[in-house]
Amino acid sequence: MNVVQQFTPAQTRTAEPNYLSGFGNQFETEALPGALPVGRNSPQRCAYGLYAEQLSGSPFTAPRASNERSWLYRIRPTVANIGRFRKAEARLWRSAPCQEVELPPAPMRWSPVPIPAEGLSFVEGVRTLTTAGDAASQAGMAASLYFVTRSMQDEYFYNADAEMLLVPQQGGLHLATEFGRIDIAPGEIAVIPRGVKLRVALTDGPARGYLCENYGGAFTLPERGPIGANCLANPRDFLTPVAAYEDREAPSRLTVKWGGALWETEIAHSPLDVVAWHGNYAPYKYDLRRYSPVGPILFDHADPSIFTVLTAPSETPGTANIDFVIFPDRWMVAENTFRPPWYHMNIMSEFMGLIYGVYDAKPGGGFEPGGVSLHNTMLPHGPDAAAFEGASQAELRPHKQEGTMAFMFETRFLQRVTAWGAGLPELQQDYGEYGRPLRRHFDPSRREW
Ligand SMILES: O=C(O)Cc1cc(O)ccc1O
Ligand SMILES: [Fe+2]
Repeated sequence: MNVVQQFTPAQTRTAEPNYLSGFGNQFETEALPGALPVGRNSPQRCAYGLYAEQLSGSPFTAPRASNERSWLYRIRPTVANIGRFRKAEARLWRSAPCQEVELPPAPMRWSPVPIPAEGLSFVEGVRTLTTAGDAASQAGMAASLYFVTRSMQDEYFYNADAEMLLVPQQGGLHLATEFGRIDIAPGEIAVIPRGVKLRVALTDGPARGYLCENYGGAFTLPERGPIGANCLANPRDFLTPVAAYEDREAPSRLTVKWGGALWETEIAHSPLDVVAWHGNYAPYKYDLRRYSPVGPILFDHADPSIFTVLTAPSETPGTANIDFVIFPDRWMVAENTFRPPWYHMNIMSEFMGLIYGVYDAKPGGGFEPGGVSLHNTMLPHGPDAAAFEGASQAELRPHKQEGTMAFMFETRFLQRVTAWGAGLPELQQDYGEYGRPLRRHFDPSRREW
């Protein structure tokens, strides 16, 4: 149960009754007493007639720090759910590699795409904007918008291609997963590991949000280096659900995203039948307003990596497959400093969304809650003319950025825009020229201006 109010600082207890607190812990939880075997994983007969099943999110031999697996004690093993799969309609959900259109290099931006009126479950309502890397090679990502107008009923889904990071922007979601139940609302995120089955239901009307599919190694917390043991995203604020199971025999459908395509099969019961589980491979949620930002307290504008909530590393140290970065409420206090983001070209590509409020690099309008900007590999970007003129002349009193939450999916890979994204009426045709109004200020005879 989520008792945190929308858009207000989160001041309730960390541990809520239906969640376990901590990041990457070895958790154990059971919905029936004694359902978890003690001191072993695979007893000859599991309690209550349950089946034991291991879900491995990393190779068996991964080093301890990145080794992820859980043991699930369930009414039926997953293999009992697998009949013959038929190809399902992927609609507008795309996977890398996907080169449907060729676009000239330019910054791109989309106004918010309205929630369609038609009935869309989560699986039907994912619409991909960008793909990067290669899902089958387990490198790269896809960034999509999701639109949900109906709850899944006797319908279940798992994503074999990716770990899923859900960023709600409008409306809450109830995620009934094999590991337990998670409620999220705008301001919160959820991470569903690769292979975890779930059913997505609405909680308060139609929902819209952002979906980042991580084809690579799992999201983890960034190192904090000299910052020390506290601040940024604190591990205790990550919440994993306690075990909760459905014992439901009813004609149902299981859809699987596998190899870049959707496949479906009929099953006769709910696969959310896990009565107890233990391990460190499990879904979790996090309230972004719990993030404790650290930044420049005297001068200059630090790199946005100081706002990294989660990072999905690649094999190259410091070169993330994906960094999930936020721009939350914070004080701007730097003296003699151009405070907004600096002008920038980046080897990493930057997909940005806005959950609520105004983003300080773009006060001139056009980047609205629910919208998207894409500053792709080595493409120039930075504050618009309004931001530059304002920030270069502003009196530098301490100033609080308030009521704002922008975020970035930043990846080492170039992001390819889908045909859907390229054809949207919400694509702002003139955004590529937003830098043109930046005036010349250079005057060799005047050092100060
Ligand atoms: O708006 C952006 O492009 C994101 C961003 C923010 C920031 O503070 C510094 C660099 C950067 O790329
Ligand atoms: Fe940038």
